[in-house]
Amino acid sequence: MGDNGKMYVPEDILPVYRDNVIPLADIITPNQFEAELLTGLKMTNLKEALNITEALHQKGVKTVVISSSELGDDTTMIGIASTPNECYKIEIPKVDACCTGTGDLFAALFLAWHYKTKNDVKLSLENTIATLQTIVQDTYRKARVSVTSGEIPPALMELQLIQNKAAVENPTSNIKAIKIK
Ligand SMILES: Nc1ncnc2c1ncn2[C@@H]1O[C@H](COP(=O)(O)OP(=O)(O)O)[C@@H](O)[C@H]1O
Ligand SMILES: Cc1ncc(COP(=O)(O)O)c(C=O)c1O
Repeated sequence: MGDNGKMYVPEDILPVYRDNVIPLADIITPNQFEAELLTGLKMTNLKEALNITEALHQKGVKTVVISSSELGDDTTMIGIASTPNECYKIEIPKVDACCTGTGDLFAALFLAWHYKTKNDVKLSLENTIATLQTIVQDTYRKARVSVTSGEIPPALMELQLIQNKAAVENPTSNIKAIKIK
């Protein structure tokens, strides 16, 4: 729907997502901006993040995953995966560039792992972030070869998906999700 305070879709679609589509969904993967729009609530700390995931569960969604939030620091973002019974957070190291398509990739990876692990949200979150880290870091490293300093143009941040097929199939990472509920 949007990111960084800006909607990609027309604003009058928001009530349709919020009131008609969300109650039909089993899994949703909004980023912070989208989760705030869908609930009308703000997320400035972990407690508020839990209020937001709870509000989305109340609408009937079994698995709510916040793909990224600004609850980390300058070097990390926080992801959250929640069911009515348990909730995990994960710290995601940031690269200093804007990525497009990462939200779509996150949703695809999480859905695949959720199915494959029979609804293990902790492992699904860890595997999803492991693959994304490999792809985002590889994309950034290759872009930095041609733009050695300053901002990287979005065209150079086209995700290196095919090149990292192995990281999609076999994600490896030491980043663990931490239980917060
Ligand atoms: N700048 C970044 N540095 C590192 N990882 C990133 C960055 N941007 C996105 N990602 C990865 O992509 C995932 C989804 O990103 P997010 O920003 O939530 O999606 P969207 O594009 O929908 O806003 C994050 O969980 C993270 O793993
Ligand atoms: C209009 C538009 N812009 C950008 C994106 C990329 O979004 P993201 O980076 O969240 O995957 C999408 C994704 O569907 C989109 O529809």
